[in-house]
Amino acid sequence: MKKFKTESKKLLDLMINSIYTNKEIFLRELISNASDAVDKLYFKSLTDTDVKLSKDELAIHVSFDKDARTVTVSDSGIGMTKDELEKNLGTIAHSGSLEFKTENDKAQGDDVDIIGQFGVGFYSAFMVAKEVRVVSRAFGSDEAWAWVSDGVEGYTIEEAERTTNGTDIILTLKDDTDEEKYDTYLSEWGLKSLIKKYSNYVRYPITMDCDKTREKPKPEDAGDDYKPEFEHYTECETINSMVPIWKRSKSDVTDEEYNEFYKSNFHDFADPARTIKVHAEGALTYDALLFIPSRAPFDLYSKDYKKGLALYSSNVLIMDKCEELLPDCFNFVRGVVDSADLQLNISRETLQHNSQLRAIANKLEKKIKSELEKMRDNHRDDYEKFFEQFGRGLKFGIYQSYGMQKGLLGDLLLFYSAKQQKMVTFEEYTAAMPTDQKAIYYAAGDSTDRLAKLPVVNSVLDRGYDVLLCTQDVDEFTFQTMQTWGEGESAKELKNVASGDLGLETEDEKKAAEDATKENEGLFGAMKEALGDSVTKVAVSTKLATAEAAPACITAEGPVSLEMEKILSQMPDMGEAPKSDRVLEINAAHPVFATLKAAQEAGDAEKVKTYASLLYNQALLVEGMPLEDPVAFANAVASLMK
Ligand SMILES: Nc1ncnc2c1ncn2[C@@H]1O[C@H](COP(=O)(O)OP(=O)(O)OP(=O)(O)O)[C@@H](O)[C@H]1O
Repeated sequence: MKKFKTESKKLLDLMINSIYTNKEIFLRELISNASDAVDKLYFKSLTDTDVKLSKDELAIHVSFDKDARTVTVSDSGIGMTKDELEKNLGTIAHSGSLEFKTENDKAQGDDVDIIGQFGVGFYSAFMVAKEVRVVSRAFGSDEAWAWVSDGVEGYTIEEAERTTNGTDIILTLKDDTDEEKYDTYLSEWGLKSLIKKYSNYVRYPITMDCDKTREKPKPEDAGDDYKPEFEHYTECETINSMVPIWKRSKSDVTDEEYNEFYKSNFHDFADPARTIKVHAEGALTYDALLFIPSRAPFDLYSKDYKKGLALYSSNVLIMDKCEELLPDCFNFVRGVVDSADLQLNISRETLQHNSQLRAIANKLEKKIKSELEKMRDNHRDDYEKFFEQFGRGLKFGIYQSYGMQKGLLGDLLLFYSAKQQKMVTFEEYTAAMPTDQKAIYYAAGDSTDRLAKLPVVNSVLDRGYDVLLCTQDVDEFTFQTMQTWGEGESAKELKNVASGDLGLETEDEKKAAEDATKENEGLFGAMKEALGDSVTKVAVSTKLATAEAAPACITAEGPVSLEMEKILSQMPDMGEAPKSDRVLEINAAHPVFATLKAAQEAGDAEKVKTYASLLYNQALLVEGMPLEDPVAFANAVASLMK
């Protein structure tokens, strides 16, 4: 027996136990080797006229024997001589494929796509096998050799039988343990699903003898009571689909094919809303096929959701979900990226250079954005449907990036316009603004119906200015992060109509309100005292200034708005949620104000106290805010009715 060199032994141990995190990839590695071997023979046929070969002869066959506990991967490729078996499999980290690639680099062209490069993949077989037997016959040779090893001490090479050129890799699987069941590799289903998962787009057919059932022919003398009989038979089936759909030119693929690919690969039952195909050449050549789903997966907004695109290199799956390829804000996009140029690390589970991924990710981000813009501008109904499903994530993207994504995402947002009664973009809102309007106004709350009735909203609408009615919890946070919309001089501040100073009133109006507040200092002081810490002050409103408007409203001064306070207080891990600084604004033109004044003048402190509380609670109700003491409020109303 030839022994592995000591370094090799250590390396082998490392290989089997540390490099790969996932045992099942052994099949991917063996199939990739088989594909390389077939590729090399095909290449020979292109360059050597003596080699007569038809493409149909090039195939990879996978089989298993449950009783003998073996899995076999056979190929009709170039095979290995005795020397090559020794050199390629006896030396860990010697890659015959890399040598081949280097030697034939220029001549290879598009027809050959060698996968191997590190010279270690083969040994992953020892993660699942207690013995590996490689029977190989080199092309053009009339002898076959077998290399056999248990993956611990060393290997033997002996003469063997094989009628044609090619290689059989025969794995005798390890015995099952409590943690590890190798039995899954001894089933048609188990092997088929691994082939489909990792090697579906290997360019040569991967065949398996599959178990089938069929109805036996009906005997001619069968009577009326004949019951159909069935029999088992095996049929050699091609398991992989070979040509990756993303490598086919867009004009050759129908929408149905794209949709089917999407649904079967990304487990959705609905067609995607959009399909994006990218082919890039240059410093990094790659293909990408992306899908914008038509509905959000149920777990999109949960912690368990994992974003990412499938990453292929030379048609072999490297990673199911490569996170780096997608920004968080476009986490809903599904799809694949394939590039032969990626520098993989040895386990093929990650890449050596993230800059390559970043370059692709940047390009894809732009592509996704421009596709969404196209949809927004040309197919508004589709876009609104899309936005209903995924808009929340876009808004969250701005908030989460501390506003850095404002440029990327801001113009993709839609909000309900109170004036136009439909969803509008910031662009559309500002385009429809009267020339004297200085800010973009919004109101945040539970429903657009409710918001549309708010006194503060109506006071802004009455001035001829539109108000965006925002009903998602993330809206207000997004607005606060954005602060403004637009560039340079034309940038407009985003203002919550329920915040203190909207800057809408004229200097005269402001002054009149201030004077009225001062004049009624005594009354407002008493009201403030009655309300305690619930409000920071009571003052005359500039927003509510007609007898028809509401008698009072609550606004918030400072960074925390009423709606934010409500949302924050509902968050589970929030602890003591920050509070807004509430101001009770009184409509000085409303008859209730006259009543209050009269009570104050008459020295009826009890009435002032009750009315202050009634006005405050009433304003809370209108805002959709919870009452601090609903029972006391109900009692106060009831006592007025007595
Ligand atoms: N089925 C096969 N037919 C012919 N040669 C093979 C076959 N399997 C392996 N070899 C040879 O053995 C070498 C070592 O294989 P191994 O899988 O360890 O590395 P690799 O494929 O070159 O690189 P990687 O680690 O990137 O997969 C290959 O480079 C190839 O020359």
